[in-house]
Amino acid sequence: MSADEIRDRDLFTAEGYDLDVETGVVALRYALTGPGVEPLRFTETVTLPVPERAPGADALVRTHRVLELLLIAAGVSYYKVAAPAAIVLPHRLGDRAREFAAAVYTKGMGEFAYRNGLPHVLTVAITSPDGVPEPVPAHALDLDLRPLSAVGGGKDSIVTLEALRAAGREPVPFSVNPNGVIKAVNAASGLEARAARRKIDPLLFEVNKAGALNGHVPVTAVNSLIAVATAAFNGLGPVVMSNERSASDPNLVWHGVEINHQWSKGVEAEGLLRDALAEHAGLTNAYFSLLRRLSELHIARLYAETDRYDDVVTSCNRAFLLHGATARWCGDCPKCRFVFLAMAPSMSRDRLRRIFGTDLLADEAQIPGFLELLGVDAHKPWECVGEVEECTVALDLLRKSPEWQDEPVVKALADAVPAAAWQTASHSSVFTPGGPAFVPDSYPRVGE
Ligand SMILES: CC(=O)N[C@H]1[C@@H](OP(=O)(O)OP(=O)(O)OC[C@H]2O[C@@H](n3ccc(=O)[nH]c3=O)[C@H](O)[C@@H]2O)O[C@H](CO)[C@@H](O)[C@@H]1O[C@H](C)C(=O)N[C@@H](C)C(=O)N[C@@H](CCC(=O)O)C(=O)O
Ligand SMILES: Nc1ncnc2c1ncn2[C@@H]1O[C@H](COP(=O)(O)OP(=O)(O)OP(=O)(O)O)[C@@H](O)[C@H]1O
Repeated sequence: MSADEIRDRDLFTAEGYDLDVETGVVALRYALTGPGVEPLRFTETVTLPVPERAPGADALVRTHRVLELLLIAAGVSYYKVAAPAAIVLPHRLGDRAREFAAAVYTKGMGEFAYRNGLPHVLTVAITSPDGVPEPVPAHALDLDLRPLSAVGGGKDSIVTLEALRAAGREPVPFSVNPNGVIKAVNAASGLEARAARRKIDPLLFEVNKAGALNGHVPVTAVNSLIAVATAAFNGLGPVVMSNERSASDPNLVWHGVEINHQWSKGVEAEGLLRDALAEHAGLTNAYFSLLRRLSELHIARLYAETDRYDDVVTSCNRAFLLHGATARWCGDCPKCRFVFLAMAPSMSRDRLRRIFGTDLLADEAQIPGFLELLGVDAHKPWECVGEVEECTVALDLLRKSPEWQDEPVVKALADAVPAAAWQTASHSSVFTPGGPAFVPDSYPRVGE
């Protein structure tokens, strides 16, 4: 099939899902169709960890409702193959769930739309059956149940895990498709972890090779709903994420819409998902980010308080590729540069070199990449990196630090930063928690 033939489909349908309660296997079914062309059908398989005792009827009803939301979110991977202007969903939805669905396919797919030049994605029409779903009785989650702490292998989820442990919350580390990095982080924590498996339909990789549309998807929305489904199915407490303040900042504005690589990590997505869970599954307080009010620089400082994870912590996205992943930090991408810069003011240079296996601020080839982070060149990279202000504050600390100030790369970067930026950095509140958050009162206020 040629690239044009693949794209010749004008409707995306989320057809439905099946849950096998015995095995925890969920099959999520989708189709891309169009007049006169063969449908393209996809099935994604998610395997939830199974509880020791079969879930009660109430837990099962809520699990199903969460899976209805997961069916919506996980559809983005297949929708993007042809990115048609219309989407059909199979379940009745209330206002909040509809709002969540619309946001996932428009704002969540904003980077995909921008980079592929497809503005219609920003206003894609989504329909669902008329009427509202049968109400599910509201269930304020028992916040004393053990929380599921989402672990991605990077510094942020480590800070959350340790903050929950210190608060006596006995977190259960949870990951979707844990790779070697995540398994090593879990082992270093000494906590018994749970995992879900997610298998993308192999047909997606085939159509990718044939030239299907491709691009970024709001993967945190997918992982989050798998985590909430796991918690509901297993009778666990809230899902605790580690999404930071700067995740809510857009990269740019296009057609009047904020385009944010990290949209599904942002506070808007968190609020929409919480509302959808409350309305559609009757679950309140089932999902929040513990680090929401903190900057990345602040989180890096909290990370530095323990060296327990130094041999395993890895934030580089290349270590999480489905095919051809690096073992740890690649040492040459925006995420590696950003985390190196963010950690540098909070720990010794030797320790930083041990964590990364290299010294990025001793390598002149890294200067253009650091300048991008510092806002001297181009817009914020399409990666999970912090704000320009955070990078400038980090550099300001380094140019005044005896350990770093004579380093030629640090000097070159400091010379390139405009004077006005230092002014902003001197008044910066990056180490002061701020902004909205949904952390329940009984949970710790990390860094505050
Ligand atoms: C690891 C990574 O960054 N992958 C992005 C990359 O994918 P690539 O083609 O280079 O390789 P694979 O990850 O192995 O994926 C192969 C193809 O599979 C499809 N796919 C994968 C995962 C998925 O959930 N849905 C999919 O459709 C896709 O067609 C892949 O080509 O580039 C892709 C295209 O731009 C990105 O979609 C891949 O991003 C992954 C979904 C991913 O897990 N990325 C996270 C590391 C990530 O970006 N996290 C964000 C969180 C932002 C958010 O809003 O959730 C962050 O760290 O900022
Ligand atoms: N495979 C996964 N399974 C479950 N949750 C995940 C997974 N990958 C990432 N997450 C969670 O999604 C959120 C965003 O991930 P992200 O990669 O930004 O965080 P991180 O790995 O903790 O830290 P860092 O920013 O240093 O990479 C975090 O709350 C993280 O715990």
